[in-house]
Amino acid sequence: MDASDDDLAPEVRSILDAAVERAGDDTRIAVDARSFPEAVAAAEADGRVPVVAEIKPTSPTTEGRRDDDPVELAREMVGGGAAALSVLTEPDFFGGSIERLERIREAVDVPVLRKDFVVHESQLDAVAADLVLLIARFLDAEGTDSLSVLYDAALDRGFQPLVEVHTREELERALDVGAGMIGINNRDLGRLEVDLGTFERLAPRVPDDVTLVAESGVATAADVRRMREAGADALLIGTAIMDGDVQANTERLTTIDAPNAGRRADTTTKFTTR
Ligand SMILES: O=C(O)c1ccccc1NCC(=O)[C@H](O)[C@H](O)COP(=O)(O)O
Repeated sequence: MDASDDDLAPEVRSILDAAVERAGDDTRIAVDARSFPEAVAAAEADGRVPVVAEIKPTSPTTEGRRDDDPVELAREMVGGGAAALSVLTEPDFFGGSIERLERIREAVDVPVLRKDFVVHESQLDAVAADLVLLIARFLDAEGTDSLSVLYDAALDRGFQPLVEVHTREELERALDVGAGMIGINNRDLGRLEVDLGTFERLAPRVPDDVTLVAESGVATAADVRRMREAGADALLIGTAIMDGDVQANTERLTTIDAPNAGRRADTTTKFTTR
């Protein structure tokens, strides 16, 4: 990606332009993070599919907007068996906020991922979270910090960085910075098309000691089995959980008989600087 990347859907171009301009915080944050690998292992031991349930009020590909109390939604997701939560903090296109994440993290005891388009180091300081998403496609570009700088900056603050990739080249960059947690996004952020085959193609290239998350487009029992069969340690699910009864949806997706049949993450992975 660079400033002239015309391969992006117009919505994503706007999201990114807004992200580049968004102010961070002047005060460096220090996080005492809840371990995501341990939460994944605990779900497995309990016979649940490890699901990161996403509080996603709206998005460029969602019709309408859900304005229920986000803390109540978070509690319902945990009640339904979610191993962790993902909370959008992007305000303009996803209806998220920093304040929501703070309230949710206070209300639950599972790890919480900050889901946003973080492109500058100071933006990490906006709010504490257990995990922070770093989207490889949007980094190492004009107007953004490098993945390497942001990865180390996140670790230094105590975050567990989840590096999101969609292509082989992005995966190589994630591995080059030593990422201990990688999310393979089935949604192409250029065109906003979803293809579960993306995860299947890239997962075999991920070392076993990386905690591997399948992101986007997972809605049915068949999808859950397919991603687990391909080696997903955890699944990040937004739309299929937000559409209807959140607790029932989470329970349905966490109680499918779908053991990780591919690779196994070393759930003791520690996050160290390179
Ligand atoms: O979901 C969108 O419409 C979207 C549009 C533009 C950039 C990113 C977008 N989504 C980010 C995500 O990664 C998803 O929210 C997440 O993986 C959950 O996906 P899903 O289960 O398909 O809602």
